[in-house]
Amino acid sequence: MITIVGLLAALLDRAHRRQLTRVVTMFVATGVLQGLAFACVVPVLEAALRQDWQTATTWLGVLACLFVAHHVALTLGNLDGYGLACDLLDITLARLGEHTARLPLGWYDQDRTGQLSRLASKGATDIASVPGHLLRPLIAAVVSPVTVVVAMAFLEWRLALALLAGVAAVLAATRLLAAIVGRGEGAYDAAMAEGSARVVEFALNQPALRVFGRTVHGNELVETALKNQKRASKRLLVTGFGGLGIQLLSVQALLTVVIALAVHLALGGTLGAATAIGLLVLTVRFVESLIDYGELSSALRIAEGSLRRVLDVLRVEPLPEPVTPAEPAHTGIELRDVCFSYDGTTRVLDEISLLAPPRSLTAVVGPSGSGKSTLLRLVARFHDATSGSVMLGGADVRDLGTEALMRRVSIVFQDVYLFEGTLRDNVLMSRPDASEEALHEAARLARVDDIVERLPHGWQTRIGEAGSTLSGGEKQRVSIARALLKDAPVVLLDEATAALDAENEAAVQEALTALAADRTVIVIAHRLQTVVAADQIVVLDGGRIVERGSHDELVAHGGRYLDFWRERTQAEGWHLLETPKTASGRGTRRA
Ligand SMILES: Nc1ncnc2c1ncn2[C@@H]1O[C@H](COP(=O)(O)OP(=O)(O)OP(=O)(O)O)[C@@H](O)[C@H]1O
Repeated sequence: MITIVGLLAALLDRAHRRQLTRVVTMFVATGVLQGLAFACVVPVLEAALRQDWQTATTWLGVLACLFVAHHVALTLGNLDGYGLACDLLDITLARLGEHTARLPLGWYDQDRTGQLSRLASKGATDIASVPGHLLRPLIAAVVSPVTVVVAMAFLEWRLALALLAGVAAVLAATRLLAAIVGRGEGAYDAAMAEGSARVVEFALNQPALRVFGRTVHGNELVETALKNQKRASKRLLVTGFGGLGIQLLSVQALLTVVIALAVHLALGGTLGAATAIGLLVLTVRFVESLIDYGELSSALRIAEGSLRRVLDVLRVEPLPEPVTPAEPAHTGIELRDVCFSYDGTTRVLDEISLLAPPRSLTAVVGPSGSGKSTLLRLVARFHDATSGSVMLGGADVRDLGTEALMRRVSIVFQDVYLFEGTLRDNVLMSRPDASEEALHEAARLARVDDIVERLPHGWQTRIGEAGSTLSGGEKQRVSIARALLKDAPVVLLDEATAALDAENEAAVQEALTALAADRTVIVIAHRLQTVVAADQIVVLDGGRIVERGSHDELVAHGGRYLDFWRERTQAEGWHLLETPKTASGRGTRRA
């Protein structure tokens, strides 16, 4: 419990930390007052049985004062606790939002995005439940019995000692069980995450799976994941109930021992009947607190897990931003001796030096895994280079600052993200204040106007989740329209590898040509039209530049590029009549 208060404090600002301290103080006071009130039962009973009404009334007065004080502390603690819970929900979301907005884009892989969405929904609620619902009963469950034991030590030290020994045994059992159940919870979480991932994957890949006759019954991955999920959930139920049962049993055993001891002392004459009854009331209260603690500890573990995960995200270092951002002198890109590693050991890019002059087209080709996407990501500062420098207009991208860099760079990647909304909103996303003329011009150049005509409600058509009502080529055209509308001088482009129908292919090519005009373009090229139109081609292999030059030079050289060229020529059914120099790509298809 001390751990969770410490973790909460790490999430809060100074004012809310003070509020947390107040809440904890009030709840501790509540627990002490409650324990003292229970302890008062003993002298009240003793006096009543002696028929000493004056002493009994005095103790009843003390009891009444304790109840009032307890009620006041409880009300103040609850009010502050609920207030803190509401703020905590906002604070968690705001801190996650502010921090993740400053994290390198490379941090956002699929797992992290999923984790973030879970933290922002269920995780934030779990955390808010700590001051809202958990702290009060948990603190009471610890502080009240401690007070009872201390009070009992003054009244009957042997019973106090028995309770103390018993509580140590029960707490040890609770810790052990928490560790076992915690492992089960971890396995259950992992199985649930795996199960959801496999089902989503299964749903998204339906077309391919059906073509190969894979229904849900023939899909081992989904079946195994669901079976594992069921098994983990059963195991958790069994260990959870088993654990709770053992805990209740140990608490009942403690109660029995204390009752037996109290009866033994009473029969032996060392303990008066009234004191014995009073002490048994205290023991029952004590035991109830232990049971409460056991029942709440699972919710506490869940909240603690969420809190730790939020703090882990907040500990990820954002990319450093310059105090005074530099101004790029032009729109050329240069990489100087750039090395990069994702894991700190394996070099994915190795001593890359590359110059892409302003308004030039640089095509990057190379086998899968050679580092093409990583190179583009470094230019867009998804990550910082491990060594060497990436420059835009003569200024290191680290000195430009992320915002200034993003203003100057448009990115068109293969996995186009279209959000739930109208087609118009999706294109305007890159420049929400764009004029109607600018929007229509971008749409015309990217051939999005054809899509607008085809769709039932034109611009206002809602394109489904992840753009599911658009084809692959259409999605890329929307992405190109966004880039055109943004009108940034640098374009980073990952051409779609997926085969497009002839009409879409021509439309995408036209759109790309419009986008490349007058801009500095670095493109991961998959199409022959693009490579022949490039001012320079860079061939990557194993993170190194193994060849560079124009199309003619590289074909004449007869190395890796020639292999790439032959392979693509066969795939696209091309033969080369001329080697033109513009981005329009004038290789000719064989009739
Ligand atoms: N986020 C990441 N974390 C760790 N390793 C990564 C990450 N992204 C890529 N890699 C690794 O870096 C290497 C280069 O990957 P990259 O995606 O840049 O290659 P690529 O040439 O673009 O490949 P492809 O053509 O298949 O997209 C690969 O070995 C890949 O496994």
